[in-house]
Amino acid sequence: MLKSILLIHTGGTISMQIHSDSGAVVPTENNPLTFEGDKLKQYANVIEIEAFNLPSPHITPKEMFLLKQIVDKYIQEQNIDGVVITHGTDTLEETAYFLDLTVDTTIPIVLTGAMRSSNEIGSDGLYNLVSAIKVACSDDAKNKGVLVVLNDEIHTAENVTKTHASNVSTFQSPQYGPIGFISKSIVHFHHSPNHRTVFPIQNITKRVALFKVYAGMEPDLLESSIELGYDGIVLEGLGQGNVPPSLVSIIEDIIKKDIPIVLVSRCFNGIAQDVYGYVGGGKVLKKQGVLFAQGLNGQKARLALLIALNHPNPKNAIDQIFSI
Ligand SMILES: NC(=O)C[C@H](N)C(=O)O
Repeated sequence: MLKSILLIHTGGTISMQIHSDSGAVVPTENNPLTFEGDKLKQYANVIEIEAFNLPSPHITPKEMFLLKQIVDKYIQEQNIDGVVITHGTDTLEETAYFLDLTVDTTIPIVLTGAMRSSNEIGSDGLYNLVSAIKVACSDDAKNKGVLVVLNDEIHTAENVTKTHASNVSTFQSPQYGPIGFISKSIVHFHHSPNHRTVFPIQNITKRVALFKVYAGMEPDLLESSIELGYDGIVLEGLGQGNVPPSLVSIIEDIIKKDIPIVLVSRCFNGIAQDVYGYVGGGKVLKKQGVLFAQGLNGQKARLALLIALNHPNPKNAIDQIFSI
């Protein structure tokens, strides 16, 4: 029997077309994906809705939270077996991780997108959408958290990131790799993600700033983020998790104000850790109370801190998420 899949469109290149005169890739009045129903019905009973039609640089945590609410509502009220979300690729990993941290379900939730719009030669949108539906229908995709499917690969929301500005194989999971693949006839998982924790939140009111640390960085940007009222800060630090000496005293001041600072590495691979004992080194930062994220990239650590701060018990949530 065919499974019931909730298909939610949110916009992005997968829902766009290239304009014949200007050559610009733009959203269209009617989402081209909504005309593909006939091609999808051989794979699943698809319940299709358009949550919004936004290029993904326009997506904010508010839209992510709205999506969470839509998914929660359908899971509670309808007998669905899986969810597929089409999304622009620029912030796809962020929405995927937001849902991974906030939606409490064992049914598959799969995000997909495209690098080429719907009327371009070699368009990958419909192909990726069919792959995502196949994965959402797979029993093996249950209880694996939110997944990202593009270019025949299955990635976890936690590890996947966009690595190339234009190539169709842009989505990769640095140091971990995909957890499965899709071929003509099968959906195959060769790894399983570790246990995940879900954090129920009721709204998003806090603000978290993200800074990439660089050689010679001065403390003024961090100072102003506190004056501007940010509730938390994520630093993409150097190497294994270090910052220039110029930032040490502002970091101390911020932590004294009870504003959490999370440190990740700005390196593409590896994990920020408390290794170095020199001024600005991770060992010293950890003693000062800086939190370390377990291999998350900056944009995901920012979402994790945002969700923790919006949790009814932020201290507890922070302890659980940033526990190394
Ligand atoms: N390939 C894409 O979807 C990129 C587009 N700028 C978006 O994220 O909406």
